[in-house]
Amino acid sequence: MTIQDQPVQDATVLPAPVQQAPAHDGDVMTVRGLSMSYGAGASFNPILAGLDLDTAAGEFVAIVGPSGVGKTTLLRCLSGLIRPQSGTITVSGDVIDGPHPDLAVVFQDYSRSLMPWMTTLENIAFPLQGKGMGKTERTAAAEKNLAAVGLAGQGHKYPWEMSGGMQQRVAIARALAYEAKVLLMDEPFASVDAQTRFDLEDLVLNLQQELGVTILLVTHDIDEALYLADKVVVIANKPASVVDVIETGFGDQRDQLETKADPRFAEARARIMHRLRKD
Ligand SMILES: Nc1ncnc2c1ncn2[C@@H]1O[C@H](COP(=O)(O)OP(=O)(O)OP(=O)(O)O)[C@@H](O)[C@H]1O
Repeated sequence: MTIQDQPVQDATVLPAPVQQAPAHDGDVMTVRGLSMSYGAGASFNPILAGLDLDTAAGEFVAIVGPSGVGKTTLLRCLSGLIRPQSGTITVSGDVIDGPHPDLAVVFQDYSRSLMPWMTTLENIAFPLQGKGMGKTERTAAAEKNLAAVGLAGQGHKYPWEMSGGMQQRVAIARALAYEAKVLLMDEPFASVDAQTRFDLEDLVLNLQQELGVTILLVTHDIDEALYLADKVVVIANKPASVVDVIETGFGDQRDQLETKADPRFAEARARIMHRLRKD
């Protein structure tokens, strides 16, 4: 389910967790004791309870968990689109209680997040109006980021004239152009074919390493999480919380074949699968 699909509902308050870890220096985003549920009374549905998460500046964090565990719900809370019942989310030291200029979101469904009546360049430039940038500056930023995702000179095309992979590149360029400190990505590669998915993964990995942007990616794909992230956070149970955190340690030079053939990759995958089976 994508973020924009979901209507916000009222919910009952869950108790705050007893213990909360202190935030660390250098964290750009911290989550403490996050609890979120949908519905009330007979339809009360607790999703997240007492969830803590730390994301350091420049870190690539992947959040994995079984289908329906609450990954998208977590991302909606982090992006300020819904307010949790309890707990605190901070970005750059600010408590999140709505959309924040340091956050940009890339959704799975590019066909719904790009505006079909605008050209690619206009789609990327549009949100920059909110930053008070003039037209020339907006267009220059859009062109620069279109080139960064490998689509230089394609700005005149409409989204519907492009393949799914190209459209998702445009959505990524739009998020980058916004120069948010933290990019929140909800299953961004789930709607494209396998080869395009690998290409987009490598593109995002390279951009992240070049630009030093902090990324929080939600995915149900364990291999994708291990390949891309510095840190994989496993969430499980109902209501869900963090059950494991794995520092991947594969370094900057990753390769779709070699990294995935590394024995440490198989070991980490087995650990996550075991965690998910157990919980
Ligand atoms: N707006 C909503 N109102 C009521 N229930 C909701 C809403 N959004 C999600 N849910 C429920 O919350 C639970 C968690 O959904 P969520 O989409 O966050 O899980 P997910 O881990 O992202 O799932 P998937 O991997 O299948 O996309 C599900 O049971 C879902 O039906």
